[in-house]
Amino acid sequence: MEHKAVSSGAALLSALVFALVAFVHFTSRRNTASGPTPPSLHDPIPFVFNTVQFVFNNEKFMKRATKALERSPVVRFWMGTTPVYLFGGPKHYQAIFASRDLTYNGIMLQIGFPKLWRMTREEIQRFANDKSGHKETPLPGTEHVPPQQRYWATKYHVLYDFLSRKHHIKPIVDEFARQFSRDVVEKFPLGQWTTLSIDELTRRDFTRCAITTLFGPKILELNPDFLDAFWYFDSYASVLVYGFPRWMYPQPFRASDRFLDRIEKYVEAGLKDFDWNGPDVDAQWEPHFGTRITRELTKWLTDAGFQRKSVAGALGTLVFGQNSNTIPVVSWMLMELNKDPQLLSAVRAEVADAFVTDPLTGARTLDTQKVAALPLLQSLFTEILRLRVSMVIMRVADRPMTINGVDVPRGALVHAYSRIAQTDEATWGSPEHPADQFWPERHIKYVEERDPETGTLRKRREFAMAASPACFFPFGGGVPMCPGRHFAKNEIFTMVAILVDRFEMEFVRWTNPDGSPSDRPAESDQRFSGIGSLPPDRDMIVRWKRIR
Ligand code: HEM
Repeated sequence: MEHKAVSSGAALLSALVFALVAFVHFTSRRNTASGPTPPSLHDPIPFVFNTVQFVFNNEKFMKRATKALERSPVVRFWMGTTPVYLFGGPKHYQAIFASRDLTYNGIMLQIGFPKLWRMTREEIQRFANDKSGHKETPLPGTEHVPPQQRYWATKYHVLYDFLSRKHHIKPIVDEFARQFSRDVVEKFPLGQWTTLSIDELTRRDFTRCAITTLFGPKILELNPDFLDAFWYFDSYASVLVYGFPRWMYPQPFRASDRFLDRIEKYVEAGLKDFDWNGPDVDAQWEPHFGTRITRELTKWLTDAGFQRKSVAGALGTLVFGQNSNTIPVVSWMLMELNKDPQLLSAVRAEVADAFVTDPLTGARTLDTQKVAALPLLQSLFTEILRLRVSMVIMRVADRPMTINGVDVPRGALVHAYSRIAQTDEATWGSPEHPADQFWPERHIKYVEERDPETGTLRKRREFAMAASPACFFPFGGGVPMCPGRHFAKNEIFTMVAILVDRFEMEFVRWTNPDGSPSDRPAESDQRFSGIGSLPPDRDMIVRWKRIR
């Protein structure tokens, strides 16, 4: 496993610079708020300590934030020179996701575009100048903006239509199921036991299959070390996103350069070889770009004159969104199944109904829509997302505003933390199953019904989230909610269903990152706290036998 490298010298230097900048900024800033100011999160070195801890030791920061939110539903702290209002509780989460004055666009302008999409100032300014909104119809007063300058609307259309709409997603998921089945058949000889670690399988084979499905095979053919470059980048993602400028701390940017250089190569080849007037122009999948989302994103940004690096940055963010989050979730699901043979056989029995056997050829295929509705699998998935996803949801206040009586000045950041909401004891806990423990049936309700054939009473499982959905936001919420969430669920369910259906599995042992035996099971790797799914910090060795 890669490690997040943190240079203490860079952190210290950054801290001093921040202190100076924050002091100057703070003393010249007027707070426009008129109501009572929420309590501050203790900051032993004003403007510096919280910022540095948030970036470099987010787990500890989260623990302090959790304690502070137990005393007050909102607390304030500084991220460098910007005030942050951190909210807790369902009422506040709902207000944040529903607010029109709290924007995700501001986060893209400050962080997403410069750090991930790697846009130039001029390119970011184009988005900043566009006030016409994200909808198809421009906001009142902006009807004059030419369609090609409606950057937010185009971004929204490309990402959300091609990643979220059922008719675009279904063929991608079916393609993924086809490739995944083929890959496991090729890798594992029928009837033979093979010993392999979950980490090796998920971060190599499954990631390769996921990337080939979304981006087509060329990206890996042109770059044999693409997976290494991606996981190396992933290990630096949080410090890149929340961290410091390149001159202060260059390693995350170098990791990003290495990753994006490879995507640029793929973009160049695709633009050269794909026939933009040919029969594949509307295809849901073709071998140059893979899916439509990748092709449309490339075409939009290229036609609009964005530099190649920004095109690569947009695609790289998609690779990151796809794998950095789904791969740890699959790993956790496989680990839980291998830890608990009873759970494994219950899931196996449930999944069997989602396979269809062709009476003529005997071919067994997965009904990807049916599998997505299975109650136990949904409960298992929800429980993993609840416990293993740690997202900092961030919005910018576009104007001075009030959230449930709390004044928030213009330009302030508003934060909500998925992990705090999703592990709250009062919300999720039950006497036998505290909120911080994994319980695969937490989101199951048993319904009694009469068997139509035998007339006997039987219990049927139904999926029912254990608490208010307002306290569950692994995919964020409101307009910018993750566009890949349906794809993620389908992709993960497909992998798990095919594996439990085709394989016998046996737990062998836990291992440390260096391969030596571990004396404890995996826990969440908190180095990824605040940035997405938390991967397991230990690996599991499993014996696999393909039975069909
Ligand atoms: C378990 C899996 C996943 C989790 C937990 C997750 C979570 C999130 C979250 C929390 C956000 C920000 C939403 C907000 O601020 O309200 C986000 C954005 C995003 N996600 Fe996901 N995601 C997952 C899978 C995926 C997949 C599979 C893809 C693509 C195939 C994807 C693509 C994206 C993109 C492109 C954005 C940024 C959207 C924008 O710029 O407007 N995600 N995701």
